[in-house]
Amino acid sequence: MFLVGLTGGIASGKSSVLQLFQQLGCAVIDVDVIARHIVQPGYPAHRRIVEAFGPEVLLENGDINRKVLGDLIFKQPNQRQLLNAITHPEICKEMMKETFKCFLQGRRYVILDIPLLFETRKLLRYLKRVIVVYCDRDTQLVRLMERNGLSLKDAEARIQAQLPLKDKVRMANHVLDNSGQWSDTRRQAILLHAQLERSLEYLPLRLGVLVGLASITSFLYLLARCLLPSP
Ligand SMILES: Nc1ncnc2c1ncn2[C@@H]1O[C@H](COP(=O)(O)OP(=O)(O)OP(=O)(O)O)[C@@H](O)[C@H]1O
Repeated sequence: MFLVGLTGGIASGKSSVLQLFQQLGCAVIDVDVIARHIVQPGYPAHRRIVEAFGPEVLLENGDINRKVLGDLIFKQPNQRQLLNAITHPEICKEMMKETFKCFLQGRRYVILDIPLLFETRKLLRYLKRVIVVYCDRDTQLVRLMERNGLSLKDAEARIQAQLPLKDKVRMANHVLDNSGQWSDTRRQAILLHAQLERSLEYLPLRLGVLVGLASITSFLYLLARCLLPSP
């Protein structure tokens, strides 16, 4: 199995493309879903967020108010570091669990949706390929304003806070251009899925695990023969 990172810019279409890969039968791990999961009431990250940021980041039902927390860390970068220090280790643990499950299912490749992959660079070394979901800046602005109900100024500020999408495109192995009609993006994704399925890059890990298991079994067999009395 090999890991493929999926990234892009804010509102460039990552979640939509991830859903599409899922519909095509591909194994996907959505970091956003994991990030929401680990901050639910009762989880260690939830308790630590309330300790660090105060009860004002809570909704009435005890859930984290993502909007309030999002605005807070957007305005104060040092608070963002604190939040990352709380959530990243928990997210990594969950991602490892999910990846291992995919390996046991015999998947050839898994797509991990990592919005800030190039900004944080932490997971880059584990990825064999990186897909960037691109869309031109004007389209990105319009989609962001419509989806989040933002003014032009606020939408521009959010785009500005990330690495330019053009730089991410340069670092990608594969680019899906989502500037146009959805049907066009879908066609590109189907071709890419077929290409990744055909790739033999899943073999080294699978063979490595099989050789490892065979070695352990042979060792246990020899050990048993030495220790058990012969008939
Ligand atoms: N090809 C397309 N044509 C029209 N609308 C689109 C297209 N692709 C995505 N959208 C819309 O653009 C918006 C942003 O898409 P999406 O939520 O998938 O982006 P994202 O990259 O996951 O965003 P974020 O990183 O902010 O979560 C959504 O409202 C989505 O429905």
